[in-house]
Amino acid sequence: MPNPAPPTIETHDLTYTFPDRSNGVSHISLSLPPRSRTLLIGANGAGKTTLLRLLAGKRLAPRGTIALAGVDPFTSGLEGVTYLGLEWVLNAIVRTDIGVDELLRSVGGDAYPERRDELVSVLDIDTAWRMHAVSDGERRRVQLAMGLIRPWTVLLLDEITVDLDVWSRSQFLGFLRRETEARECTIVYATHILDNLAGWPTHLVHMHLGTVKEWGPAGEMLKRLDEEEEEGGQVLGEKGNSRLGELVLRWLRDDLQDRGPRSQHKRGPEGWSYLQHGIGGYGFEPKGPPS
Ligand SMILES: Nc1ncnc2c1ncn2[C@@H]1O[C@H](COP(=O)(O)OP(=O)(O)OP(=O)(O)O)[C@@H](O)[C@H]1O
Repeated sequence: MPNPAPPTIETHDLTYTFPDRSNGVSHISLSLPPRSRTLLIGANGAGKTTLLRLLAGKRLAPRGTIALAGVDPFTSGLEGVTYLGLEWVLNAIVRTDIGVDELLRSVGGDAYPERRDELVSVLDIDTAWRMHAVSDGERRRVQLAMGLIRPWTVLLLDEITVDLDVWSRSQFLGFLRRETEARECTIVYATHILDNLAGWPTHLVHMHLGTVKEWGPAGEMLKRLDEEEEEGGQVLGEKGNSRLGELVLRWLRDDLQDRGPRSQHKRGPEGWSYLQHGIGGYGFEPKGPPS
């Protein structure tokens, strides 16, 4: 039997503290295999963007805590890593009077004509558009095509599909799935929008207060939800939620109960601390961060 391929994304006890000494992420150890599609799940402020930016090399992680395709990206470079997040979305060029063809060419479209044409088709882009005269969702589609033309080994997506209509987003997710099936590449995607994601993720990572509370193959986590519900746990959402939607609702409800109201705590270099007054009045039992 050949050895299994090494994980594409590995973190070892990754901890990051912001320059103002507040806690970014704490003790994160993950191992995501090649061709996996991971969803980062967590409430606002859970640390998803911080983790993605660390993986993307936008923030400097302690040496030896991150390995992408087996190498430390900070000593060996970040070739093949594409990060699409807020600063990329806000790039001013896509609001100027420039044509789509020209933009796609500027990011290597001519070097990858097949990928360019597939993305134009999947994202339903009119290459005659002028970028100052398109809608937000149309602009976002062009940006996605620009970001994805060059083949990547690791794709880090910080929710950038909010402006897409439901059909375009489902086509886009299908494209990403086909990528991981056709070649050795790996995706980590932070999102709050679970539409059309049932069956998409191979792995789930549940973040809370800068830590990873649980992670693993999506199938196993959803199976556990089924078992818990069979044992009498209630269904939280409206009927018709996907199992993934139910699982995420449950996680976020528990996280809120763990954390307590925002106004009652603050996060410092040692993690979260709770102020002394008033928490009980909200009916929460603050437990502090998970160990
Ligand atoms: N530059 C910074 N300096 C200090 N604290 C920061 C900084 N950037 C983010 N934070 C804090 O770190 C925590 C995690 O933020 P992060 O953006 O990673 O959360 P998130 O899970 O991506 O949230 P959302 O779902 O709202 O995008 C938040 O409490 C935030 O206030």
